[in-house]
Amino acid sequence: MQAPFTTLSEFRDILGRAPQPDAAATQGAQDRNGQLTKPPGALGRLEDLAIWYAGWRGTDRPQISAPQVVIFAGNHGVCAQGVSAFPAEVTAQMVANFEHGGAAINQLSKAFGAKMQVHALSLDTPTADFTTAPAMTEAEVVTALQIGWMAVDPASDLLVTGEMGIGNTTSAAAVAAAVLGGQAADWTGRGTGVDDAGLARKTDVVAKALALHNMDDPLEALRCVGGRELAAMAGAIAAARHHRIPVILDGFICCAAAAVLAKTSDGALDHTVAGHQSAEAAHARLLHALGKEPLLNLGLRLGEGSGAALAIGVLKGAIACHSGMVTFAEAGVSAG
Ligand SMILES: O=C(O)c1ccc[n+]([C@@H]2O[C@H](COP(=O)([O-])O)[C@@H](O)[C@H]2O)c1
Ligand SMILES: Cc1cc2nc[nH]c2cc1C
Repeated sequence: MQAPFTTLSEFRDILGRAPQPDAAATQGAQDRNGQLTKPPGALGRLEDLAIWYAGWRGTDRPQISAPQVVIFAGNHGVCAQGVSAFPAEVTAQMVANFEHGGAAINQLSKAFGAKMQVHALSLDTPTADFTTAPAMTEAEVVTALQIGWMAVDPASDLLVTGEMGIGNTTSAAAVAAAVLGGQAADWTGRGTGVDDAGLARKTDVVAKALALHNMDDPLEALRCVGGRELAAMAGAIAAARHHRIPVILDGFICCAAAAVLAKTSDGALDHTVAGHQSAEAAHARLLHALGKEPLLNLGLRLGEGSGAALAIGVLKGAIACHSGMVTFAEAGVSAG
C-alpha cells in the first residue's frame, strides 16, 4: 500500500474530498443520549464527545478498543541559531528512549491501553535552516506527509499524533504565524525552557523567516518553515479522516501542523478534538484560532503526544457511559 498522493497539489485535493460524519449515527447517538439514566446534560461535555465520536465511527453505540499513538521525530537546521535549551542530538536519543519504553509517552500509552509506534524521519539530515532557505524541498515534505499517512493503522479506532524534535517550537511558531497571521512574538514561546535571551533570539528567527519566505499557501508554509515531524503529523491526521478515525490533538507543535490542514481545507479538523492546552505560551491562541476547547489543562509542555494520550481516558469515559449505560425504560427509573 502507498499513500494516495505524490505532490502537494494531490494532497490538497484529497483534503477537499474528505468524508463527513454519518448523519444517521449522529442522530441515533443523540436520541440514545437523551434516554440514558441521568438528568439531561448532566454528563456535560462527555455527552457531546460521545455523539461526535459516534458520528465519525458510523454507529450510535461505539466502542474504543484500539487506540493508536504515533510519534514522529525530526531534526531542524534552525537549531544552528541557538533556539533550544537542549542540543539537537537529544532528538535521536529520545527516539531510542521511546523504543526502549522509557519515556512518558510509553507509560501513558500503556496506562490508557493504546498501541504506540515511533517513526524517526531522516534524523541525520536535518531540515535546512529556514532563516536562509526553505526547510524542505517539495519532495521532502511530500515524503514526510506520506510517511505520516501510512503510519495510521486503518483498524485503529482513535488516533493520537505526537512528536519529538529539538527546535520544533520555533518551527511551529513560524508555521502558526504564516498560516494564522500576527507577529512573530505572538507565537514564540520558551519551548524546552530557553531564557529571556533565547526567547528574544527565537522571536527574531521567526520574524526573519516570515520576511524571507512567500507563504500565502499553508502547504507552502509547511514546506518553508515546517519540519518533517510536523508534516508527518499533518499526513496522519488527514489519513485518519480518510479512515473515519477520530483524532486527539496534542500540544503546540501538533496543533501548528493541524492548522496547516484547517487553513488548506475548511472543516479539515472536524474529526479532531484538542486533548489539552499546553503551557507553551501561544498554545491557547492557537487553540482559539482553531476553534478548539481543550479537554485538559494540566500545565504539560512535554510533547510526545502526552497530553492527548491522557485525554484518551476522557474519551474512553465518555464512550463507556454512552454505550454502556441503560435507558430510563430499561432500568424502570422514572424520567423527569
Ligand atoms: O507539546 C508542546 O506544547 C511542547 C511545548 C514545549 C516543548 N515541547 C517539546 O520540546 C521539544 C521542542 O522544544 P524546543 O525548545 O527544542 O523547541 C520537542 O521535542 C517538543 O516535543 C512540546
Ligand atoms: C528530554 C526531552 C524529552 C522530550 N520529549 C519531547 N520533547 C522533549 C525534549 C527533551 C529535551
